[in-house]
Amino acid sequence: MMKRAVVLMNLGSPDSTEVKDVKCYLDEFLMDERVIDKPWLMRALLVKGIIVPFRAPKSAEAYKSIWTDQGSPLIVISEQLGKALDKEVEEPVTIAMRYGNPSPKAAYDELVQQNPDLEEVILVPMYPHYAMSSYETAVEYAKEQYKKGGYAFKLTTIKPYYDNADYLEALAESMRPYLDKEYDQILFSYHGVPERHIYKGDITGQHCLKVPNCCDVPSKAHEYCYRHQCWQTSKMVTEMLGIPKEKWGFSFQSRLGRDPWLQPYTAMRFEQLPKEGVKKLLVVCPAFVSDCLETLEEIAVEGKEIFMHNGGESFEMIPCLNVHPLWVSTMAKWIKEYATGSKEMVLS
Ligand SMILES: C=CC1=C(C)c2cc3[nH]c(cc4nc(cc5[nH]c(cc1n2)c(C)c5CCC(=O)O)C(CCC(=O)O)=C4C)c(C)c3C=C
Ligand SMILES: [Fe+2]
Ligand SMILES: [Fe+2]
Repeated sequence: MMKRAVVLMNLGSPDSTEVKDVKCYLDEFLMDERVIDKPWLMRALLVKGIIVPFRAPKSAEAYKSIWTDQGSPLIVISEQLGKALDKEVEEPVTIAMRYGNPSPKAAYDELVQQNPDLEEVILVPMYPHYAMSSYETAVEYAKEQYKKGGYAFKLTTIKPYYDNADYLEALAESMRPYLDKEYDQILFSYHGVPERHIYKGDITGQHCLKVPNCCDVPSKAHEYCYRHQCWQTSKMVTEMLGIPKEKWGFSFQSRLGRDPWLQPYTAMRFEQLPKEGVKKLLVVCPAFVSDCLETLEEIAVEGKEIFMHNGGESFEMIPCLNVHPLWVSTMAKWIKEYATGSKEMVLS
């Protein structure tokens, strides 16, 4: 049998909540040309001269409010997921981050040290949807470090799984207990991206955000369209759960800067919903599979405050898949299927 290992690939967190570590993390994150896609000089002036100095102290405070004794929730949950999966599959499992630590190189070196005859690493991105600033940057960075390291093993990547039946069933199962309680609406809030990223990713050059109802009109562009993929996840999971159209909404969070991002903006919906009669709100954030700053602080704390302040009566955030047993067994199933010859989940 082939000697394989698994790397769970996430975006990463600062090393600590100290402003200097947050600055270093934000600098690495925002100097990534797949995140801020401006010419280098303009990006450097914007990031190093304006965004990082102003944002770092605020972000550090936000991180302090969610930090655990073991560290950042995103890293801690990724580690827990790695350990849980490790128990379910024969292959050793470890984690790697796009920004900060542990790097893909550290993950590869650890795996090769454990098994110098390693033949293949299966990279599992912790992002179900294809976005230049999440899935693509994480995968391309892992590939770059793989090539630089001259490793003897083969690197294989799991493709975006936003419409995969097993993933959707795990997401639906994680949501079910929350749907038993009374609620007026469930809002699907996805991490936003600039509209420019959607135009750039449109391989047809004439579909995304150009054709009316673009995300529902079949197109080759959808293979790389983040908005279409988020829309599909919401549509498919609400169908599975029997949630009628009028009981769910769709929005995008975490906008940074003044450029137009995908709309509607989540923060704006939190202000408007109570005025539209939605007083009891559930929120789910499927762009992330592990809870992080953007869910635990931006949605569960800041978002709740906005909603309640504007007349809301109850607000509950459904946790991300994290270490849900069905999510762990779903990932284990994908690994086992691949190891026994199925190519369905694999990209390259
Ligand atoms: C132009 C800015 C950004 C784009 C585009 C962007 C896309 C994007 N991000 C995620 C997932 C995460 N982002 C996280 C934090 C975060 N994101 C940005 C900016 C952009 N993200 C910043 C500046 C930060 C840092 C925190 C802050 O100051 O707000 C995180 C959380 C990490 C953590 O440590 O908990 C995640 C996860 C996706 C999925 C995405 C595009 C689809
Ligand atoms: Fe982000
Ligand atoms: Fe679209």
